Amino acid sequence: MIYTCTITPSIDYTTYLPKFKTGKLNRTNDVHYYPGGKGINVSRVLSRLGTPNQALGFAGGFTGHYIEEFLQTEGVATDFIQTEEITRINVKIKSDEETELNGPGPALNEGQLSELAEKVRAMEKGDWFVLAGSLPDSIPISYFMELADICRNREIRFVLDTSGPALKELVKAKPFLIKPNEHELGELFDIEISGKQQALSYASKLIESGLGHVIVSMGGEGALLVTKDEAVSAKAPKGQVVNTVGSGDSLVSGFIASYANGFDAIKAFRYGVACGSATAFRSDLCEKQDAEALLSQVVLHPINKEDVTS
Ligand SMILES: Nc1ncnc2c1ncn2[C@@H]1O[C@H](COP(=O)(O)OP(=O)(O)OP(=O)(O)O)[C@@H](O)[C@H]1O
Ligand SMILES: O=P(O)(O)OC[C@@]1(O)O[C@H](CO)[C@@H](O)[C@@H]1O
Repeated sequence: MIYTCTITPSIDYTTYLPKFKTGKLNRTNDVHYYPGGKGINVSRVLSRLGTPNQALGFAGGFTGHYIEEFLQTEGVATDFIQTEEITRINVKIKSDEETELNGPGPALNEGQLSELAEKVRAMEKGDWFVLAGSLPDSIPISYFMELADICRNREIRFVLDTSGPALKELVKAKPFLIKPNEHELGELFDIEISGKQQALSYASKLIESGLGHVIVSMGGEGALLVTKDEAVSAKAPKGQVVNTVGSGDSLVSGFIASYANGFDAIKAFRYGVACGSATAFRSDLCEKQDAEALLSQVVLHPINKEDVTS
C-alpha cells in the first residue's frame, strides 16, 4: 500500500484575476476550494492514475471536515488524526504572476504524534510512506527521524518532499526518493542553484551520501533524475500554464504510480514529468488522460557533469 502523510494540509483557496494589485481592493473572477497540502495532492493524483493509496495526516475543524469529505467523494481513502485546531486555508492568487499565502501548520500534542507513529509501525515491507509538505517547527526533527527509522527497519520505501531545515536533517535518513525544486536543493547546501549543470552536481552529492533517487524539478524547464547508476534530464512539454500549484506533487505521484507498477526509474520519471506538466496546464490536478496525452512530448537526455550546459 502507498501511504501519503500530510502534517499540514490546507484548503487551497484558488482565485483568478487579470491583474493583482497589492494594497488595493481586488475583485476576482473565479474561485476554487481544492483540498491541498503536498501529501494530499500526491494521493489525489495517485487515485486519478488508478493507484490505490491512503492519505494520512492531521485535520481539524470545518476545513478539515471539508477536506476529508472532498477526498472521500473523489474516492481517495483517508485516515486523518483529528486536531482541535482548524486546518489552514492557503490562498493562491493566479494573475499575471502566481502569489501564494500559506498558513502555519497545526500545534500537535504527544498523543497525536504517537498515533501517527503507530500507523507507520503498522505498515508492512514493500509499502510506501510519502511524507510531503511543510513540517511545523514545533515538532522536533527527531520525531520524523524516528518515522524514517521505522521505514528503514521495515523495508518501507520512504519518500520525502519537504523544505527548509527539516529537509536538511531528514536527507540523512537516506530516503528512497526526494524531489526538491531548484530552490529547495539550494537550501540543502546553503547556495543558490541555477541551471541543470549545478543541480546535477548537487543532486549527485546526495546520491553519493546514500539516497536512492533524487528528482530536481525546475518548473517549465523540466526536471532531472539522478540515481546511483544514471542521470537524465527531461524537458517539460510546452503548453498554456493555468495553475502550477501541485505540479511538483503530481510529478512525485506519476513517478510512484509508474514505479510501483513495475516500470524502471527512468520510465517512471518520464511519466512523472508528464503528470507535473499536465497539472500545470489546468486549474485542478491532472487526470490520467491529460498526462498520457503529454507523454510523447517529454524528451529525455542522458546527462553527465561535462555535457550539461544550463
Ligand atoms: N510552466 C510549466 N510548463 C510546463 N511544465 C511545468 C511548468 N511548471 C511546472 N511544470 C511541470 O511540473 C514539474 C514540477 O514543477 P515545479 O518544479 O514547479 O515543482 P514544485 O516547485 O515542487 O511545485 P509545487 O510545490 O507547487 O508542487 C516540472 O518538472 C514540470 O514537469
Ligand atoms: O506550506 P507547505 O506545506 O510547504 O505547502 C503547501 C502547499 O503550497 O503545497 C501544495 C502544492 O505543492 C499546495 O496544495 C499547498 O497549499
